[in-house]
Formats: sequence, C-alpha cells, structure tokens
Amino acid sequence: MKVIGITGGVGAGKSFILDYLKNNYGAKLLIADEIGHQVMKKGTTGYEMILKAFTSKILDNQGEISRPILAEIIFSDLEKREILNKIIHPLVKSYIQAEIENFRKIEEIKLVVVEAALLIEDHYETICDEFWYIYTKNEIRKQRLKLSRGYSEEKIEAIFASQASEEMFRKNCSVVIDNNLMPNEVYHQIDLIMKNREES
Ligand SMILES: CC(C)(COP(=O)(O)OP(=O)(O)OC[C@H]1O[C@@H](n2cnc3c(N)ncnc32)[C@H](O)[C@@H]1O)[C@@H](O)C(=O)NCCC(=O)NCCS
Ligand SMILES: Nc1ncnc2c1ncn2[C@@H]1O[C@H](COP(=O)(O)OP(=O)(O)OP(=O)(O)O)[C@@H](O)[C@H]1O
Repeated sequence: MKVIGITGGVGAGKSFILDYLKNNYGAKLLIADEIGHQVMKKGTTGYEMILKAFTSKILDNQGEISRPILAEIIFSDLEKREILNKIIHPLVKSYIQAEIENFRKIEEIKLVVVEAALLIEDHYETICDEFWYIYTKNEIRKQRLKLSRGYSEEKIEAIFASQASEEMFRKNCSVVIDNNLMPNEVYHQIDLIMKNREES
C-alpha cells in the first residue's frame, strides 16, 4: 500500500485532485481539514481544550466552535495560530496514523492519499511515502476561491501569509502538479505519474 501526501496552499486544488485519485485510482482519502473539524466538535477533548485557550467568544449559537470566528483570530495572529496548532495537529495526526494502520489490514486498499496544507511543517514524512505539491499561481487561486467560496481578498491574503512559500513546498515535494491548467490537462499529468508508478 502506498501513502501519498498531497499539499499546497489554500485553493491550490488539493481536493480537486483528491477526487480524481479517488474516482480513478480507488484512493482512500484522509483530509486533514475535515478531520480537524471533527476533532473540535462539541463533546470532544479538542473542543474543551480550544474553549479553554480561546474562551467562549469563539462559540456560535449552538455552542459549537465557530469556524469563521476562529479563522479570523488565527489567520491574523501567529501566536494564536500556534496555540490552536498545538492543540489540533497532534489530534489530527494521531487520527490519520490510526486510519492508515486500519487501511493496511485491508489487502484491497493499494493507495491512500493524505491531504493537508501543513504536511511539511507537521512532519508527515514519517507517515507518507512521498509528497506531491499542487502548484497554482496566487492570482488563479484567488479567482477560484472568490468564485467557489466567496472568500474576500483580505481573508485570502491572510491565509496566504500564514502558509508555506512556493519555494518551501518545491524543496520538500518530489512531485509537482501544475494545476494552473484546464482539468483534462491536469488529469493527464496525474495519469502519466500513476502510469510511471505502475511500471517502476
Ligand atoms: C481556522 C479554521 C477553524 C477555519 O475553518 P474554515 O472552514 O474557515 O477554513 P478551512 O478549514 O477550509 O481552511 C482554509 C485554509 O486554511 C488552511 N489552514 C487551516 N488551518 C491552518 C493553519 N493552522 N495554518 C495554516 N493554514 C491553515 C486550510 O488548509 C485551508 O487551505 C480551520 O481551518 C481550523 O480548524 N484550523 C486548524 C486546524 C488545522 O490546522 N488544519 C490544517 C490542516 S492540519
Ligand atoms: N484545474 C482546475 N480548473 C478549474 N477549477 C479548478 C481547478 N482546480 C481546482 N479548481 C477549483 O478551485 C477551487 C479550489 O480548489 P480546491 O477546493 O480543490 O482547493 P484546495 O487546495 O483543496 O483548498 P483548501 O486549501 O482550502 O483545502 C474549487 O472550486 C475547485 O473546483
């Protein structure tokens, strides 16, 4: 079983590429952002820890942690982001490690893909066989994020500033996917990479 880690900045197209790997190569997916949301739901240890660190001003009307409020705090304040990261990242990583161990017991599962913006910073090389960097120019990422998620220019810039540089991603990833292109051209790149994997 191969474990590929997919990384890149916000809106680079990581989920878009994951969908393709799932639908065309039967990949099992582990998505750090989604797991991050799970491990801070009401009733979890993560929830209690975040509430203690950030106080009840981050709660919504249902008593759940409000992601927009938390995003505003952590993407404009490095210290707060580090506090949140220290709480959430170990929980996410343990969850992912346990899932991978479960997948290893199932012979039919040949490919697992882990998606996280922070694979490099959080040392996922201990879990993944290789890292892929999804490269999309900032201007294109901005356009796509505004269109698909209605993110503001300010929100996008704040998240950009909190994430690794292109240089850092390139230095640490053995495969680079150019996702500035039309979907079919991107799928073609992936097919070539997967074909090379089968042959080697
Ligand atoms: C701050 C939160 C609540 C905002 O949620 P929201 O649904 O608005 O945004 P989403 O999760 O889609 O994240 C937006 C973008 O920021 C990236 N991102 C999320 N957290 C971080 C972080 N701590 N540092 C850098 N980038 C981050 C995501 O990968 C994505 O590219 C949420 O991102 C979160 O819980 N972050 C902490 C968990 C985390 O670090 N996840 C990243 C992968 S381990
Ligand atoms: N090659 C492409 N052509 C056109 N649209 C694309 C392409 N790649 C991604 N998109 C679109 O861009 C948007 C952002 O992509 P996606 O959600 O996959 O990014 P992401 O890297 O997973 O973001 P995040 O960091 O928030 O998890 C989506 O609406 C997606 O459909």
